[in-house]
Formats: sequence, structure tokens, C-alpha cells
Amino acid sequence: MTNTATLSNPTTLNIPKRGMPVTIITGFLGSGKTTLLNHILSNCQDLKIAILVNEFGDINIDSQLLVSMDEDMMELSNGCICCTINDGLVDAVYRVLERDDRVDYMVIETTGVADPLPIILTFLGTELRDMTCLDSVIAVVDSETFTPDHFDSEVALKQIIYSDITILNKTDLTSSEKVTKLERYISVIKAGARVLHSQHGKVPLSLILDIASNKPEAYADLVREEIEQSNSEHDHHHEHHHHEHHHHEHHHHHSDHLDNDGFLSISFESDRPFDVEKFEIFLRENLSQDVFRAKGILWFDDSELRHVFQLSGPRFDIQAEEWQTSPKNQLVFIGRNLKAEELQQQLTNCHADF
Ligand SMILES: Nc1nc2c(ncn2[C@@H]2O[C@H](COP(=O)(O)OP(=O)(O)OP(=O)(O)O)[C@@H](O)[C@H]2O)c(=O)[nH]1
Repeated sequence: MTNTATLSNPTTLNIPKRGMPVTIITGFLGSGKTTLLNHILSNCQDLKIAILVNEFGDINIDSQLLVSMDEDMMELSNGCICCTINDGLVDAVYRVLERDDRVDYMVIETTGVADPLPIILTFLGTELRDMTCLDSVIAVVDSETFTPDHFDSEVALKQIIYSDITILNKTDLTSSEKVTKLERYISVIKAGARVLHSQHGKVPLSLILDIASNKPEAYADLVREEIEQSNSEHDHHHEHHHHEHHHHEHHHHHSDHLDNDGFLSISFESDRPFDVEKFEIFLRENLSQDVFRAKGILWFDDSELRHVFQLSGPRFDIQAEEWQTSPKNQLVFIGRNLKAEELQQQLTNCHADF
């Protein structure tokens, strides 16, 4: 917080817009946040929405999976997970506010392993409070895989507790009894919870955007606590930023800070195509059980198409579409106790022979 609280007003000639409504989409790994965002972008009609994607991992996969949109309307802030409210996020918000073109609304997709509270508090407790208006915080839940132990993740629970609306998504993959049970559970952990159900994030936009459902009073004590706590953590953050570009150090820091959750992200990129059979064998036989979520863009030597790979819990899915860029492989794996070198070696072995 200290980092952001001291951010001074930009001294450009652009006068930032004021009172911009903001919706934050939170939700655990693979719950359907990007899918919901695509639903919003495809149905928002004349509303000019700026998107801010805060992704966990070194490669931006999410931005490539969003429906075609004005590139200028997208800002990325690559998430180091322990510094969710890094300067990058605040800077990205400022870049949107300083736009010359019309922007009516801002939607932020957080990383699946982010505690949304620091992000919420950034909007309520810094000078962003005067520039923006936090409209709503939405938590997307995978109704098939979510259980009351919430993946042993404190963060998964906080995402629901700090949201204004919970969307129980993927109802097509689970029984209505399970959905009802989840709804009851959510009303226990969060009094007055507003719960919606969806398949592929399809909910009426009038129920989630511009609804003024966020109540800043509810966070007043937290704002104070957070400021006190972040003051004492300041030194750490400082040092961390210093090391940010170093790959190994970066991963190392992640594992240091995720005591609660232990999730880390491993990226893989290559300019050589995979052999589809080798990749399938890798998925079936070699992929560590500790991988909770994976996604990426795949290049196979026997295909002209790019393949979008999605793995969430026990399921995976590969869809073919046209390349918009030159072909390459880009993958991100997220899980606990992952061994980066082993995983990267396994993927290297999936390359097609020359
Ligand atoms: N069957 C089914 N699949 C869904 C539904 N919603 C999303 N998915 C699939 O679930 C996978 C993950 O969805 P995403 O929208 O990428 O999830 P996310 O929350 O953005 O994931 P992270 O950003 O990695 O945390 C994708 O393969 C989606 O197509 C749904 O309602 N039903």
C-alpha cells in the first residue's frame, strides 16, 4: 500500500477522467473469469470498456484469449502474486484514466490466486478513490470443483467473502443439488451474499455492471488495518521490486510468499512445433498431479492452426483456430510443489523431430 499511497498525480496535460465505474472480477484458478470477461465484451454493445488483466505468470495468455477487441482498450499488469497492488496496477489504471478517447467503464480481471482485498483497498484507500468508483466485486466459482475446503486455499475463500456478487459458474458440469449446497455454504460464510448461476459466464450484464453494489463502509476497518500492515512490510516490497527481472529470483520469491497457498507458475515458450502424440502422452502419463491449472497456445507440426489449450483441475480441452501471429508454443502451468526444470524438460521432449 505504501508504494501506491505515495504515487503522486501525473504531471501530464491529460486531465484524468473522474468517477470511472470499476468492476473487479475475482475467482479461483480456472473458474471462468476470462470466459465471463468475453461474455461481457461480446454483449456490452455501445459501452466502451477498458480491460485490465492482472495475470499470474510471465506470459500473457489471457490477453490472447479475449475476443477481438480494441487493443488500446486493454492494459496488462503482470502479477507477481505477493505484490498484487504493485505500482503496475495503479499505473495501468492511470493510463486508462488519461486516455483521450472515451472510456465508460473499467473491468479488472485478477489472477486466480490473488487475494482481492489489496486490489479493492487500492481503489478505496488511495487517491484512486477520487478518480474511480468501485461499482462491484464479482467472484466466479467453479461449481464442479469447489468444495468447502476451497482447495486448502485461504485466497479462494477470501475471493468469495470480499465479493459483492458470487457467480456459481459451470453449472452444466455439476448437479443442481451441489449448486444448491454451494449456495447455502456461501450464504453461511457471507451474510447477505448475492448469488447468480451461470454456464460459460452467461449472466445478464444488467445484474453485474453498473449496479452500485459495492459498499465502501464495509471495508473501512480493513483499509486501516491494511495500511498499518503494509507499512511494516514496506522493506520487503522494496527489495522485491529491485529483483523483479530475474527469472529465478522471481519464482523463488513466489514460493517464499505463498505460505498459505503455495501456488506457483511455470512458463514455457518455444519456437519449434510440438509433436501432437508426444504432447498427448505427456498430458496422460507425465503431467504432475500437482498441476492445478494450465493454459496456452500450442503449435503442432502437423497442423496449420493454432491450438488453444486449457486445463482446469481434471479436465483439459484443446481448440483449433487461425494463427494471428507467427506460430510458437506458449504455456503456463500453475500448481503447488511444481518442479520447474522437470516440467520444462518434459515439454522440451514434446518437440517434433526435425
Ligand atoms: N463446461 C464448462 N466449461 C467452462 C465454463 N466456464 C468456463 N469454462 C471453461 O473452463 C476453462 C477455464 O476458463 P477461464 O475463463 O479461462 O478461467 P479463468 O478463471 O479465467 O482462469 P485463470 O485466469 O487461469 O484463473 C476454459 O476451458 C473454459 O472454456 C462453463 O460454464 N462450463
